Amino acid sequence: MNNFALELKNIEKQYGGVTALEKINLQVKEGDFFFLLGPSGCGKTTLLKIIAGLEEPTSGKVFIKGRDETELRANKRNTATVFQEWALFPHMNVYDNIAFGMRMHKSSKQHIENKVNELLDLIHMIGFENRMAYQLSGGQQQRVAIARALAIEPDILLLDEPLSNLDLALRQKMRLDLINLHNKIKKTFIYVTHDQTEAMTMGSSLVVMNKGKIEQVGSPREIYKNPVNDYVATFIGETNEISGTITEMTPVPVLETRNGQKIKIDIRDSQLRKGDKAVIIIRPEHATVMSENDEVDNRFDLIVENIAYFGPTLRLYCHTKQKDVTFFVDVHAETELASIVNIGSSITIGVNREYALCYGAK
Ligand SMILES: Nc1ncnc2c1ncn2[C@@H]1O[C@H](COP(=O)(O)OP(=O)(O)OP(=O)(O)O)[C@@H](O)[C@H]1O
Repeated sequence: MNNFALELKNIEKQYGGVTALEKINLQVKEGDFFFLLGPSGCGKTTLLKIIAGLEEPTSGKVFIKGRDETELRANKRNTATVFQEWALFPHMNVYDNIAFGMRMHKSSKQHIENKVNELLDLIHMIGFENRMAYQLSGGQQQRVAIARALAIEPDILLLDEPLSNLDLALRQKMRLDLINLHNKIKKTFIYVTHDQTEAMTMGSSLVVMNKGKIEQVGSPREIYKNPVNDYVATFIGETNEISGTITEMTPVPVLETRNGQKIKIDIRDSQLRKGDKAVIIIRPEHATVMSENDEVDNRFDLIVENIAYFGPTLRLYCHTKQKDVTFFVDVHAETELASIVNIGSSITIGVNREYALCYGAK
């Protein structure tokens, strides 16, 4: 026996001619707040449904708490799912909505009462038990949907974009509420989203998916700092991208742009060889505006094309004279530079080699 709440082995899913999932291998630890992240159509919901037993995989195995449950239908699995459209029973009150699953499981009246009260407390909705579902706000409905799912004490709580119907302010509040809820009950949560911020700020682990495949699994920090490829790097967080050809491998690898600028790079793709086309990924926070005498591995002489005001920072959108490199960089709004920079200004940006992550071109 292992201590994985969930293990997926070689999951594949075909819909007619469409391959929705390919060779999915994944392990989720007990108590993890685990995110499936990727763009629309990458297969997240299909994977969640396979975990829930709402879809059958074409091949592969689903283990829940070490048991092979591939053949079990959803109602026989000890998982619960909260969908985007929370689907409360509109003409039932909050109490009956939360009690529904327990009544189906023929739990005792006393157990149901205790559990509903415990859950109402957990979602901060004591006093709302007689309110009809249709009389609740979006955020309240969402919390009741989560309480209803937790009432049957699932081994895993599955959440499919549960906050996407809420406005931004409420979504941000609910993110914190969900983190607190998870910290309190320490159950395994698996959460589907296409929103990087949600996955990065809430998850203890996440998997980045692309076209039915897993690109990378890790903690938000690992994935942000060490993306395995440029797809992950650009999907997670903001990046500047510079294309060119690798012209040196030793002693220090160098990429040359179309107009001959040589950039010292950190090669992140072991397949890369001299002469290959490649792309460098630089996060804006790793680029600094330089004075003449500052030491740095790479300097870019740029012209400011646009300036966006973000309160504490200004974002400068720049390009080289030949426009073979475009770049954006953030500067603190209260600096001298910020007070004098204008559209058309010349600036020099420095980037050290360790932050010029180089991958093969697509
Ligand atoms: N029942 C189905 N029949 C045929 N194709 C399907 C079916 N369900 C999903 N697909 C296809 O499988 C792929 C993955 O879909 P899925 O809904 O899992 O993606 P997703 O990442 O959850 O996207 P979104 O964020 O838009 O919900 C898509 O190409 C989709 O069109």
